[in-house]
Amino acid sequence: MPQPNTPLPYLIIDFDSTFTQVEGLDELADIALQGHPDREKVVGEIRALTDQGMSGSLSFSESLKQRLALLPARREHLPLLVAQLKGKVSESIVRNRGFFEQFPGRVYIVSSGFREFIEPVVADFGIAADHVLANTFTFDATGRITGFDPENVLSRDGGKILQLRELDLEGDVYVLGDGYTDYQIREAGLANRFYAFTENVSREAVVARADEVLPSFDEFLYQNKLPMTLSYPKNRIKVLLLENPDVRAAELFRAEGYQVDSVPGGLDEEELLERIEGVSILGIRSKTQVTARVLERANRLIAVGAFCIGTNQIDLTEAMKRGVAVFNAPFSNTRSVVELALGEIIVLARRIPEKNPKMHQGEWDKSARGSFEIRGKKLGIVGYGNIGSQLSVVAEAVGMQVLYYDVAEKLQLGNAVRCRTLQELLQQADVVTLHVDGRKDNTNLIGAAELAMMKPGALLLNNARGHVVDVPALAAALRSGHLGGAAVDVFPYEPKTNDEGFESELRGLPNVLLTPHIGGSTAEAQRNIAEFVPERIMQYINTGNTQQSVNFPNIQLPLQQAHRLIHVHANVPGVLARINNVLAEHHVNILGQYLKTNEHIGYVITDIDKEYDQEVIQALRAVEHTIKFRVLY
Ligand SMILES: NC(=O)C1=CN([C@@H]2O[C@H](COP(=O)(O)OP(=O)(O)OC[C@H]3O[C@@H](n4cnc5c(N)ncnc54)[C@H](O)[C@@H]3O)[C@@H](O)[C@H]2O)C=CC1
Ligand SMILES: O=C(O)CCC(=O)C(=O)O
Repeated sequence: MPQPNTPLPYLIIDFDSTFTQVEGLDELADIALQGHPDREKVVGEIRALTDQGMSGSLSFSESLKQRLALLPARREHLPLLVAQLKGKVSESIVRNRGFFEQFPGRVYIVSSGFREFIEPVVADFGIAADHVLANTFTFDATGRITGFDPENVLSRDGGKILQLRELDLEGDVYVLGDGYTDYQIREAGLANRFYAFTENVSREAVVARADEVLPSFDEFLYQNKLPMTLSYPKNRIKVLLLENPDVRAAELFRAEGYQVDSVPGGLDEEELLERIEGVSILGIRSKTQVTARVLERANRLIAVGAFCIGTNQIDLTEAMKRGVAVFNAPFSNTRSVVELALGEIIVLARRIPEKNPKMHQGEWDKSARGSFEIRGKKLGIVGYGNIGSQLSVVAEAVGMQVLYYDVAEKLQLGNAVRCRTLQELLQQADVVTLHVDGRKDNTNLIGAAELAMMKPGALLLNNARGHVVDVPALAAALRSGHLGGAAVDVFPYEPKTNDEGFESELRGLPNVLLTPHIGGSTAEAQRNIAEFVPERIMQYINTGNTQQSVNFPNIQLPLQQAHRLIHVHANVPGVLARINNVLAEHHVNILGQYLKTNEHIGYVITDIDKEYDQEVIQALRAVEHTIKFRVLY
């Protein structure tokens, strides 16, 4: 690891809820009360006392005394507790184990907890017993914990202050902790700075008094320019989520340590321009337009997540040229659209859109006129991609004959018959369903001429994109009675939020089923998407893996013991050679390297074998044609 530029201050680190994610005594209570009839009640009382002691509302010694009195703990519980705590060390501390191993002499664990469980946990990080200052238990002859050693200064009120006085450290002293007793060290003038550590718990009274708030230990290392495992603290990564993706997405990003902001509904270009600065990850669905202007303003954008299939709302090329990777969920809502389409075919074939409102108005219109079974009818699928081909299988299962047309060569499933032209399909199908992608060329793919080619009484479904159908032409074909009905889920203009009204020429037409772009809006699909997209983005940020990115060259380099650099550059000759020259000039050995290019950019992941210093980083950033350069770890 590179050495810090300035002498390292002494770090006084609290143990419970700081070094570890939990309070040691709470965990001990859990273990000791296994099988106890009042377990939950007693554990709850102990937790409440811990909290009161930590926030300063109960004196520390009183809180400790009362907690130990409630605790039927024994010596033999301690090994179990230690094993449990070793698995609950704070994630950012674990991540930066190397820092502790490198500077054990500058770190003291000062805790009102107990040496018996602290010492073995921190020893794994190279922190010696004489740098652990903590209470000690007292036991009776049978091994039951009876209390604490009253001679230990840490058992008293203001114990940490007394302990720091005894330590009498020379030089700068920084305190990191989550409790009031940690802040008191700074208040007593025994530390230069107090950092409220909030990775596990955030107490208002403590945060209010802190010099700095640390959502992670990475943040401390970053602020103080100290060696760290990550190149950038995750808590500095800002996520902006629009259009209400499932809550799971925010949960996953937060669990990763990112800051998450959500805006219900979509934002128009001007609104997005105002919000995009400083955002590292933008999450959208189908409505938000990510334009070249937005991307130009997006000064920290690393990735865009489309929480849907379609990505036509994003300027993919501009994003690529600016080194912004775009990910979507290419099959998380496929089945939901297929089920909707199948339902729509049946519903239209039975003229339900007409009958249902009549019933609600008290009109009984029992008639078979214009209604038919779908068995044996011809379903024409335009766009035989993920949705189209899955619908093909399901439609055959209910007895339909499937025809399909796709501009690309596609595997023919079951008994589906390929049409060579769109015209061939339109002329034969009883039901035409559109599942093409939203590329610009597909604008008005179905216009007046195509509608005229369809069989009289045929049905049309559009669950793809609004611009694919010429809506006035469709409305005319329905009004004239040439088409027997239509189901439309997507529109050239869609309201930004549920508060905006919906306008369309299709409103009020006979046997027309209109739905508010809900093809993928099922609990299952939304949950799948909210897991799929964040996972891809976090993988990209953490490992550089771009598999399934829709605009970046797809690369996956296996993880190895190395430092990883990623470099996005304009695809011109010689950039890789220049990167490697810089590494060679700095005597950095390459352990693995993978470059892939597309027509605009080159993306290269390089694993190197040794510590990098700022000079190498600056030199790599300065390589001509660099678009983005990141050190991952
Ligand atoms: N209504 C909704 O809520 C949802 C709508 N969608 C939309 O459904 C559409 C299809 O999605 P997927 O099947 O996942 O996409 P996909 O990319 O797997 O399939 C699209 C297929 O359309 C073909 N295609 C493109 N233009 C064509 C043309 N002019 N003529 C014939 N074939 C053409 C492509 O070659 C491809 O095989 C997309 O537009 C997507 O945005 C997707 C999910 C939900
Ligand atoms: O659910 C959404 O917002 C959009 C669904 C969609 O159209 C898609 O996945 O492409």
